[in-house]
Amino acid sequence: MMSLNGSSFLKNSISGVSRTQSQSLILPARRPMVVAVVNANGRPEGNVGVSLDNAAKEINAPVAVEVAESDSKQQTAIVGGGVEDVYGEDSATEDHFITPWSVSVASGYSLLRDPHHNKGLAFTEKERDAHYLRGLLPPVVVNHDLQVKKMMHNMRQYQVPLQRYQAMMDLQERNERLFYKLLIENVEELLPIVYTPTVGEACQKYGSIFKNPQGLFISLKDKGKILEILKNWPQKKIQVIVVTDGERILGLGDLGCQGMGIPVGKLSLYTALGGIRPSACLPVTIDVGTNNEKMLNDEFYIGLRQRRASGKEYSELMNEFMTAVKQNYGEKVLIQFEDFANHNAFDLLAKYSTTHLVFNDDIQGTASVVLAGLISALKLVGGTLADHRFLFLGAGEAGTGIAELIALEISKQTNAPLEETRKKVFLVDSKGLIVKSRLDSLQHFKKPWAHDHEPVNDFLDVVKSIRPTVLIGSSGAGQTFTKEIIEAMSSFNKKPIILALSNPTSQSECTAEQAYTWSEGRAIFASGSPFGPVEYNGKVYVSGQSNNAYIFPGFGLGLIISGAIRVHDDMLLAASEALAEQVTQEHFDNGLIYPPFTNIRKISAHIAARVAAKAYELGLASRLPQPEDLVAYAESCMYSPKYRSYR
Ligand SMILES: O=C([O-])CC(=O)C(=O)O
Ligand SMILES: [Mg+2]
Repeated sequence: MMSLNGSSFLKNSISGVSRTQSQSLILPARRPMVVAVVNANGRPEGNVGVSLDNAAKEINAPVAVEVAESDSKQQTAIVGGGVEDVYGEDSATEDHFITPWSVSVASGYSLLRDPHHNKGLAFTEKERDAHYLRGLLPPVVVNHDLQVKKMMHNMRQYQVPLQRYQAMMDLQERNERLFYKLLIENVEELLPIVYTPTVGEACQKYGSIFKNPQGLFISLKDKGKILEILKNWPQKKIQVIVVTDGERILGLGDLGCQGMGIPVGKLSLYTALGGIRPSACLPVTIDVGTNNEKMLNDEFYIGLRQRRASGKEYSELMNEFMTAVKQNYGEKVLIQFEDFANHNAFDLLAKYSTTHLVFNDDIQGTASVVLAGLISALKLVGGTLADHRFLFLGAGEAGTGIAELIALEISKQTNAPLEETRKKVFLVDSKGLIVKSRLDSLQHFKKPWAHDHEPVNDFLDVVKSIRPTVLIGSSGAGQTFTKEIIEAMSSFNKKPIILALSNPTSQSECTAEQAYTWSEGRAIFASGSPFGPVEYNGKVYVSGQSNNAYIFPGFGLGLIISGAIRVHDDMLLAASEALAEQVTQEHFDNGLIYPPFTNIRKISAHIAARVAAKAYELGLASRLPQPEDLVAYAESCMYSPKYRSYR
């Protein structure tokens, strides 16, 4: 297929006759006309060097849309002028099979059933006339704001969070712009519904509540066909993919194919919190089986009913996926790994970080959000990061990821080598404190944390021996910060910093109430899943949510607006600093180390700007020249859920 590439595009098409393998021209060409080749969704294909409207203005011509054929069997090839022939249409010959993509203007009943364009009762009188909607809607015309008000009113009628989740998913499938307006304007209230913790329960019950697929399912059965599967997705211009294999869904363990709720939830935050267009987001679940007996025996389970593939079979499928993604969407699509088990997460990140734009949210996103919380907590407890001692319960993706970023930041601040700064950080796993004598039996990602110390098994003994100023829970196991642990922390710290990161709420190391009560109101507390305000001794304590949702939407936006081709650790540090800067004195006065989510789009724009600036500084940005005001630019790039007017 031809792409809309500036002047060559105009030359080829101004006479109304295109040189592509077109099916037909939709509008009769009386005067010169701009013809665009569009995909199945009516969006221009390829690298749009000149917008359709601008091209039309240039030659004072109307715009027509031409439907191109595509060949799903062809491999990407370079055709004349260096234009990528992504779908192999140009190189197709008569003996190739062609997928006849078609495009049509939605109207009438199908318009009401199209979530991207449906406005429900907000269709104007004029639109109802022009688009064959008369009689299909009751007479009243309401505005977007009233629709939001009504939806929130309805939502609040449901007492059970999972019912609210289902109502939100139904809305997303009915009216996308209303869904996002609702979410953006009520983010504090709705985040715990479309995201953690409710999304965890939704995944556990996904088989029963599943209605419409909201992402791509790629299973072992699809080996050799992944490129074709990507082409089945209706949207062609993808900028962010969140992919899971469902093996470690939050702290809930292996939920197999039902982990799909996580990429769907994360991507709805990419749009609501980070402003990435919904059509540019692709949720993917790789199904290699599950070792969860409950799922395997559940008659409503939606995935492959077999035990997990591993080794060569696993890595070959992942490799086919990673290759197909780059082939289909190019170099600059961001692939976010989410909720993979430790044994795959580190390897996948290491393997693909040199060839793809990849980001592991559980390792890197969590690290960045925690570092931001610590930077701002210093304003409350004093000292520099180097003055503190950090102890982790849990030495998996989150634990070691955060530990490494802390050590990196201290190293940057003090010029001390990383090997030295790591010594301020101790980790505990299921076998006790990670120490030198355990080195040989440790998984590779734990080895840097094996310090000179006698072995200690009991966690309380570790706490008493290390005497940390900062205690971080990242093991996925709930209720592990007991009264004795918090009391010990409070006995040698005036203001102990306690982060209970495991999700969802049931897996939290302790509740906000326990942290404040057991520390007699002295803890600086934040948690991965949200807790409401707590009253202790007549004072109200509001805790923060130390969740990667603060980071990944803005981080991804920063990568996209700069056209970054690789993720670099310095971008994570930049994101942490940007987030920490958003905490005001008023927040500190309330004991908060994170800003509220209410202003998250503004926060995301700041994070995006800093990440983009770092990408430019490191020479990893491909969008040139660099915009002068990156914050303003990030804001201007954000998706707005406002309704558009239809002619
Ligand atoms: O999803 C969340 O709330 C945070 C996260 O990445 C996880 O717990 O795996
Ligand atoms: Mg996660």
